[in-house]
Amino acid sequence: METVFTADEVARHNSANDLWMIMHGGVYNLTKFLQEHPGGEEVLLNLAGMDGTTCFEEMGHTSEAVQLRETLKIGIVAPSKEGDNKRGESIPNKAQSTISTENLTTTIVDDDDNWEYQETKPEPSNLPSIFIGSLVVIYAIIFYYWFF
Ligand code: HEM
Repeated sequence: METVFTADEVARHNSANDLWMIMHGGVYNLTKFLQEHPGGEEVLLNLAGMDGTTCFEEMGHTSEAVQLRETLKIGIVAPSKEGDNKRGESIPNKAQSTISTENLTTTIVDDDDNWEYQETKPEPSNLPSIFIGSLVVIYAIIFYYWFF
């Protein structure tokens, strides 16, 4: 039987010395993991005590990361009182989820911009210079045989 925490209780563990996070309805204690996170402490601190499901998924974590996450699970979050959450999945507070999405969008959009810029950059064609070079060589051969 898993321990059930309310979202309010999770929200109280929101510092670097005591950091809990909700993901996919599970409650995870990331206090010890914080400094080991390959994605840095900042992203986890930004979502301390909140629901990090969107960020976790959109960052495209590997299955190893998911397995590691499960070793840090301490329980599940109680369904929200609104009654629109029957499967026990946590629904992030709107303001909090906006914060996480904003952080995420900034990172992703920057990467995408770079990627698109490189992708749409036209490749300079070598054909004209190869053609002109060949003509020069042909004329040079003709001149050589003509005059010598
Ligand atoms: C228990 C929770 C978490 C675990 C165990 C975890 C684990 C990892 C691991 C192992 C990596 C290296 C890449 C990989 O193997 O996927 C990683 C990268 C990363 N994680 Fe997490 N992570 C967690 C939560 C989060 C959350 C909630 C966020 C967003 C707020 C996040 C953002 C990132 C970012 C930005 C990277 C770097 C991605 C890159 O460099 O391409 N992680 N994480």
